[in-house]
Amino acid sequence: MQTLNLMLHPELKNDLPEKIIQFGEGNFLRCFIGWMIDRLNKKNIFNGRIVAVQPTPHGRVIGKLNAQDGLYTTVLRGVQNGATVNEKEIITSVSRGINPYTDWQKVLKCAEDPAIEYVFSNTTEAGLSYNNEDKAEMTPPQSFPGKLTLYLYHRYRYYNGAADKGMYIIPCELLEDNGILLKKLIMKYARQWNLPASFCEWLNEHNKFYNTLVDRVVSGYPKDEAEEFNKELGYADELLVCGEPFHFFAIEGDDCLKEKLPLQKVGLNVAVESDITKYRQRKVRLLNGGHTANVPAAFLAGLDTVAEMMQDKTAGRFACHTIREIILPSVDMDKKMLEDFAEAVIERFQNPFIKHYLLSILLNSTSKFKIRVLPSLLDYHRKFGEFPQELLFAFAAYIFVYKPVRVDKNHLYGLRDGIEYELTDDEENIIKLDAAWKLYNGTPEGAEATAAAVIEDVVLWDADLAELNIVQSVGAYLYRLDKEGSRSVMESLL
Ligand SMILES: NC(=O)c1ccc[n+]([C@@H]2O[C@H](COP(=O)([O-])OP(=O)(O)OC[C@H]3O[C@@H](n4cnc5c(N)ncnc54)[C@H](O)[C@@H]3O)[C@@H](O)[C@H]2O)c1
Ligand SMILES: O=P(O)(O)OC[C@@H](O)[C@@H](O)[C@H](O)[C@H](O)CO
Repeated sequence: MQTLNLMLHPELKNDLPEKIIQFGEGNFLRCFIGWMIDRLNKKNIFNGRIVAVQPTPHGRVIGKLNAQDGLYTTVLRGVQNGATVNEKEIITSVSRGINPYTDWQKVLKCAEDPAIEYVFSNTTEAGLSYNNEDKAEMTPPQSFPGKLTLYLYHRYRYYNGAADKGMYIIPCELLEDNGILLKKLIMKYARQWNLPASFCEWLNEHNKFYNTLVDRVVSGYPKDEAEEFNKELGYADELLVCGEPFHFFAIEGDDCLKEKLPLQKVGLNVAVESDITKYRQRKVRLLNGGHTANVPAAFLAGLDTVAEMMQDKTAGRFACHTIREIILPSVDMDKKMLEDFAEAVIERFQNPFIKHYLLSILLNSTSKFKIRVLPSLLDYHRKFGEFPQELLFAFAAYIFVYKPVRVDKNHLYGLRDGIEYELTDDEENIIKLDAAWKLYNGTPEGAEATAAAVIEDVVLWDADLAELNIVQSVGAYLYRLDKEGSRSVMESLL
């Protein structure tokens, strides 16, 4: 089978100028930003391409991307407004990839290109952070903000701080106020590295940092179906990426960006508004919270993907009930907007074509529970004067998946039906969960001690949860999870 590249498909060649530098080359960016820019180009609107930079030394995408001349296939499958969508497309919006660890000068050369005005990124939440060991002399610094600081500093020097050479910087990491955060990190590097004050002024006055919220379920390379895809497409594509048709991109911005990057003009579901808080809140609480509140219990019940969870008589009903009846009413926002979004989320979770593995959603569950579920538990109590049993159970199910048979640094190994599974989380969190489980001796009192050790840890939750008096209830669910199993407890709550 031949590999996808321009030799195989010479008609796909284009010479559009590079206009975007993108830090990240992962599945999500390829199926979201790459796909959107491709949409614009195909309508003759933006007419520019993306240079993708690998964010860490361990990348495996850039080599493949260049071997495929920047081409890759997106497969969008699902049910939208009652109709089945199955869209396969070759994306031609990426010109090339750069490994900055071997070709840092090529990255800096992009900073000299006046046509490259946009920065996009998605380096996971972990990537949008400060690294004390980064130095201005490194080629390149380890962190993404460190790399971007040197990139912008090079542009600033090359153009002598020209006002019209600032950049539009649009990070897509799923963190609140990601644009503001990225700017702060760059400013911190500039100070730490003693870069001139005039550079900071140029950054402030002539560069725009945008806060964003991205939404599309992207399941990545379809390893179980690769053979079938190759046959159907007539080529092998190691970068093929599967996702759902639904997409939503909220950018906290102004009309200037709408005009420069007219994503809405080609029918993309994009909102450029002065405040995107409501979009973020509804997504984090209902969709991401809908995952994090339900996935541990479904996983413990023996299920493996979100679609399986939704199809399951007990877990599916429990997930819908938790989203509609517990999470939704806890959020203070326009009810109709929330209801429409909740129904859309349920339909998206039911997508039979997407294999979204519960284990991949379980990655870093501690911080996800804190940000995505805990606010619903607290707000529900504030509004209705009681804690919802479903979320107390979800708290217990999160603790229960961390019941270790062994741990190894940031990995914890649990046992389900006699088979080991692996969870990844911050090493400090793993140490705490491991220590908490050492208190469990198979009794209700032991389960309560385990629950107390987790719930009353102020550092884990950035809050003192001891005063809520939920330890007894969560401990009781923990005990029942051990003795009865997840399915039985879910059924009793329905
Ligand atoms: N897949 C989805 O459905 C989806 C949807 C919306 C948002 N996201 C977010 O996108 C992120 C990436 O998801 P993906 O599916 O593209 O995964 P992926 O594994 O395909 O890509 C991960 C990317 O992040 C980079 N990265 C990983 N750790 C890093 C670190 N410590 N510092 C810098 N860069 C780092 C990798 O090099 C790679 O470019 C996730 O954090 C997720 O929250 C994913
Ligand atoms: O990607 P994560 O690991 O941050 O969270 C898991 C899912 O909740 C997430 O991937 C959603 O499917 C996605 O955020 C939808 O836009």
